[in-house]
Amino acid sequence: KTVAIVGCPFRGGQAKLGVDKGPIHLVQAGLPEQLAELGWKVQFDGHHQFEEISTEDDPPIGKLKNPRSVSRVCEAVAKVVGEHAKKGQLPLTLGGDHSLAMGTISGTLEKYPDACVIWVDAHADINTAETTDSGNIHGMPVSFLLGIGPKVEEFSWVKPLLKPHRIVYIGLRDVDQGERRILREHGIKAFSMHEVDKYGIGRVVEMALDHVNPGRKLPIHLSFDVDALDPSVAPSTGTPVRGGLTFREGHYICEAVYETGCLVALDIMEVNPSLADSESAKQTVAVGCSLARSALGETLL
Ligand SMILES: N/C(=N\O)NCCC[NH3+]
Ligand SMILES: [Mn+2]
Ligand SMILES: [Mn+2]
Ligand SMILES: [Mn+2]
Repeated sequence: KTVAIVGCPFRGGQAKLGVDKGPIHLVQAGLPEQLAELGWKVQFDGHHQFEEISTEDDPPIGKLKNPRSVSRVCEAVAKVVGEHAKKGQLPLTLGGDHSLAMGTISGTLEKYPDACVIWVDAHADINTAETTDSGNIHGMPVSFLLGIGPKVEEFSWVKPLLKPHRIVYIGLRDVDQGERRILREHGIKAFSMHEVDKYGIGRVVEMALDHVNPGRKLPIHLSFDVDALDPSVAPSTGTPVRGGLTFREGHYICEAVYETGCLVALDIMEVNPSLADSESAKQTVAVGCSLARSALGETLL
C-alpha cells in the first residue's frame, strides 16, 4: 500500500505567517521514514510549489480574503489528491491552513463519491461567504464542499459532492452563531467537547462512525485540524482554543479510524511552527507526525 505525501505550503486561508512552513517541518521531523517504518510504500515527490498570487492582484471578493489564491491552490490540490487516489494510493496532505480541505476532499470525492468525512477540529469551518466575519477562507471549506451559501464565481470549480449526512465533527468548541444555524438547518452531526466529556472518546467515535458509516463500508476521509487538540498538547497553531482533546483522545480517533480499514485519505492541518517557542513548535510538529502514524496503522501493542 502506498501513501502519497502531498506537502502543501499554503497560508492564504488565514492571516498568520508560518503555517505554510508546516509541511517542511513535518517532513524534516522524519514523517516519510516513520511511515516507511510502518510498512508503507512512501511516495513523496517534494512539496508542491504554489505560485503565490500577490495580494495586490488578489483583492477581496466581498468579505473573502485572498480568494483567487485560495481557489487556485485548492483546485491544484484537488487534482493532485484525485490523481493519487485514482492510482490507489492514500493521499496524506500536510498543511498549511485548513482551506486546503476544499481541495483534498474534492479530490477524494471525485474518486470515492460515496466517501464520508470525519472532521476533527475545534471549529466547524462551515461559514459561508455571507456568514463569515473574518473573510478567512480556512473557516469556510465545508460550506463550499456542501454547496451551501451564496455562489462565488471564483469557486465555481468546487462541485457540491459532499452530503450533510456524510460528514461528522469531533472536538467542536468554538462555533459561531451562523455556523450553529447551518449545522442545525442541515442536520449535520457534531460531537463537541461536551459529548467527549459525557460519553468518552471511545463511544463518541463509535457514534460518529455509526452516523456516517453505519456498515463500515464507505471510504473515510479524515481531516484533522491539530487545533482540535488542547493547546497544552498542540500549542503552535493559529487558532488555539482551551478545553481540547487530550493527546490520547486525538490519537484514539486516528487509531479507531485506521481499525475500520476504510481510510482512503488523511489531512494533517494547521501546524504552524512559527507561533510558539521552538520547544512548543517541535512538540506540535511531533504530534502531527504521531497522529499521522496512528491513522496509518501505528498501534501501542
Ligand atoms: N482553525 C480554524 N478553523 O478550523 N480557524 C477558523 C475558524 C474560526 N471560526
Ligand atoms: Mn504528488
Ligand atoms: Mn479547521
Ligand atoms: Mn480549527
